[in-house]
Amino acid sequence: MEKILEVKNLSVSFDSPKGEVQAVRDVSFSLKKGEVLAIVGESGCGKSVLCKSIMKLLPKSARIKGGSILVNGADITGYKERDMAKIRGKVFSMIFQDPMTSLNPTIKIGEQIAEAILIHHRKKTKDQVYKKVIELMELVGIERPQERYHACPYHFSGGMRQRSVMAIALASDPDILFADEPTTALDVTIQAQILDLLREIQEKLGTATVLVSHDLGVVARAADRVAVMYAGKIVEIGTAEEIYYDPRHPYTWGLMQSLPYFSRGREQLYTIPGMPPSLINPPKGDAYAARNEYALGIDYEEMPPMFQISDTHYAATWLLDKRAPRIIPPVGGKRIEYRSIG
Ligand SMILES: Nc1ncnc2c1ncn2[C@@H]1O[C@H](COP(=O)(O)OP(=O)(O)OP(=O)(O)O)[C@@H](O)[C@H]1O
Repeated sequence: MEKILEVKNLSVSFDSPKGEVQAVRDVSFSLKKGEVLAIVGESGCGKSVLCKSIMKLLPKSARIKGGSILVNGADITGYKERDMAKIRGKVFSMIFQDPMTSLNPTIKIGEQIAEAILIHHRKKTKDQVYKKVIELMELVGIERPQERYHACPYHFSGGMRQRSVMAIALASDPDILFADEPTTALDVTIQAQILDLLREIQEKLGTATVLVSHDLGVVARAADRVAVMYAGKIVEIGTAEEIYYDPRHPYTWGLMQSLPYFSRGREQLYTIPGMPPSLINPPKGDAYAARNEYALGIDYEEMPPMFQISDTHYAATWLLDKRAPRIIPPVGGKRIEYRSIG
């Protein structure tokens, strides 16, 4: 499948009074046309900064320190705001956690969607715009669109607002949709509906989607592939099946164990002990070592490379080195036998 986005060795830092915050560290991944890639990890691991650096929506204190961003094969890494403004709407669109940040509560929803259409399709006639508004409202599952056109978001439920935001995000016919925690503010049933909708849209329109979440469980129903981020780095990436049935990084195991499903029958939900490290002077070696019950001596000394497990599955953990001891992972469908040092 054709690559629509390719991020190579991207590093992004912030200047702060306490020092350089290394928010994104040497991240590489690609996104294919029409696929849903989930980026998962605890709060502060760099998911939002990664997405914002691709769309060039970072504050002034941020700098791209290295690496490149290619969109449809064109290198946009050095693009200034003027160049970005030309492509941003056409290529990228986004949905955020709180729909009310993107909606005006007191303007008719139909008018807000129409406005978004007109920004990108200036030559459309009034009738064409109205027709597209209704199509978009139908696409995102807003029933009785002709009637709802005249309703204001403050009358809407949370799920309905998020559907409206999606209609606005899709108004520009973007190639890539970024959805940053789009369901966090919603209750569980509505969460599921919105994720199913994301999947449906991707299937109908072929829009490639980057779905950001702190919850590995939430993205399971929508993602084709999953990238797990920790302390500014992608530590594991693979197809959804590989990540859920054959996870290899101890951090992914920790995230899996934290899911309610794995704590069934126990009194308390599992939580990964400790906290992610500061991204000002992150630890040398594997940043997860201090929280990792399977850490090896080398984890404190040297950063693990990305080990390849299959054509699509990679993980950065010394446990995949051929000299690592044999352990049995706490989660995953497959029993993995690591060879011992011998
Ligand atoms: N404007 C900023 N100035 C300095 N540091 C920042 C700024 N924005 C983000 N950071 C830092 O960059 C790191 C990554 O933050 P980011 O928001 O990308 O994390 P995240 O994984 O998206 O978390 P969350 O789920 O809480 O949004 C954090 O350590 C954060 O404190």
